[in-house]
Amino acid sequence: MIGRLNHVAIATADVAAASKVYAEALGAEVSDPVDLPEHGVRVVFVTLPNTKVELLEPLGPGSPITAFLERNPAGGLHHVCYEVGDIRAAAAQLVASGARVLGDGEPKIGAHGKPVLFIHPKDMGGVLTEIEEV
Ligand SMILES: CC[C@H](C(=O)O)C(=O)SCCNC(=O)CCNC(=O)[C@H](O)C(C)(C)COP(=O)(O)OP(=O)(O)OC[C@H]1O[C@@H](n2cnc3c(N)ncnc32)[C@H](O)[C@@H]1OP(=O)(O)O
Ligand SMILES: [Co+2]
Repeated sequence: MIGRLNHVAIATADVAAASKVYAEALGAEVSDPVDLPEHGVRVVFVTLPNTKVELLEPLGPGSPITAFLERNPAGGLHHVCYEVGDIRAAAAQLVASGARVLGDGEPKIGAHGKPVLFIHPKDMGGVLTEIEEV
């Protein structure tokens, strides 16, 4: 069921500042910031040879990452995203194993234009986990 690691997400108070390290110190390919109001984040994508880093900054009052940054003012690892072939089947299998799917359980279109869902960190060894249908 589980496929490639699609991305590792890092929450930060300032994606523009955070992305400079990847672009300048590490010579990575870095996108311009992209606002995703439907997800309450501003995102910068760092493209690596085998996966992506997703830099996330809160966007708007109800951002789902605001509380995380209050707990972690310097920023930090926020979530991982795995690719799956059938997101509804994957979610059903996770729920059957006792994991909680966040939100209303309906896949939403994520930053890469594909359906995504999030699984509660407490049910994934303390790691907020996103699945993306590819
Ligand atoms: C979809 C667009 C883009 C993409 O890739 O396509 C994105 O990835 S957008 C990413 C931003 N969106 C989300 O993260 C949506 C899912 N997240 C949520 O619904 C919340 O962040 C939630 C419910 C995971 C956490 O909410 P909150 O921070 O308000 O804290 P809670 O008090 O509800 O947390 C309960 C419990 O979980 C711990 N926690 C919270 N966030 C994380 C985390 N990122 N990793 C690990 N653990 C986390 C928190 O500390 C609490 O633990 P406790 O021991 O009870 O204190
Ligand atoms: Co993500």
